[in-house]
Amino acid sequence: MADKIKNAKIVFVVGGPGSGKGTQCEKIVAKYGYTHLSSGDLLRAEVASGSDRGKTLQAIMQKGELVPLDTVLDMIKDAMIAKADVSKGYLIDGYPREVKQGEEFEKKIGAPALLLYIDAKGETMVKRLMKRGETSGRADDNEETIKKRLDLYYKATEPVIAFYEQRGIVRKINSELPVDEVFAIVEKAIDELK
Ligand SMILES: Nc1ncnc2c1ncn2[C@H]1C[C@H](O)[C@@H](COP(=O)(O)OP(=O)(O)O)O1
Ligand SMILES: [Mg+2]
Repeated sequence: MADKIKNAKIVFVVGGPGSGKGTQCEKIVAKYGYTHLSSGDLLRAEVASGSDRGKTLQAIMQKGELVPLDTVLDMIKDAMIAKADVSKGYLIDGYPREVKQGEEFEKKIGAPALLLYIDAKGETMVKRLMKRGETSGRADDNEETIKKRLDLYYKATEPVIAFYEQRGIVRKINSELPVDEVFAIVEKAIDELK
């Protein structure tokens, strides 16, 4: 039942590919005990399971495109419910990727209290992803797919930030800085929530 998570603290973590979302989420989990749900990780786990759904997803992700909304949202919701009894809050990482995804999330789950906008320059993101690609084994960490993911980010995801800015819940985080300095800014935003 979704009732269990209705009053949970929800934080959307939005930023381009390679901006440092996962890196910051890991640090938030360690300090605040939040549950980190990366939509990409959930999808990659489904691919790794070898299911039919996973095979369809893999083909889409390899092209750098967005997977169907209902699939991602159902996976996030199931994962949230599974952690409802132990979670101090939820970090929703890499979702919403487009405004429609945010609207559906709010209809089916609840409203975010905060949106962390992890902001880095395009060239920084490309550099970090190329480096990550040396060891990540991710099918989408290659030059051609990176370019498509960045284009899609600017087109579909930046409007998400504008959408939530109207509500005053966006905190822009300069992710060009070293990891610990970025986290110092993140901490301030999370502490404001209490
Ligand atoms: N502030 C920072 N300074 C330098 N490198 C960073 C950084 N934040 C993250 N990185 C590195 C770690 C990864 O190898 C790569 C991408 O980070 P990530 O957390 O996996 O990004 P995302 O989850 O947004 O795709 O960049
Ligand atoms: Mg990530």
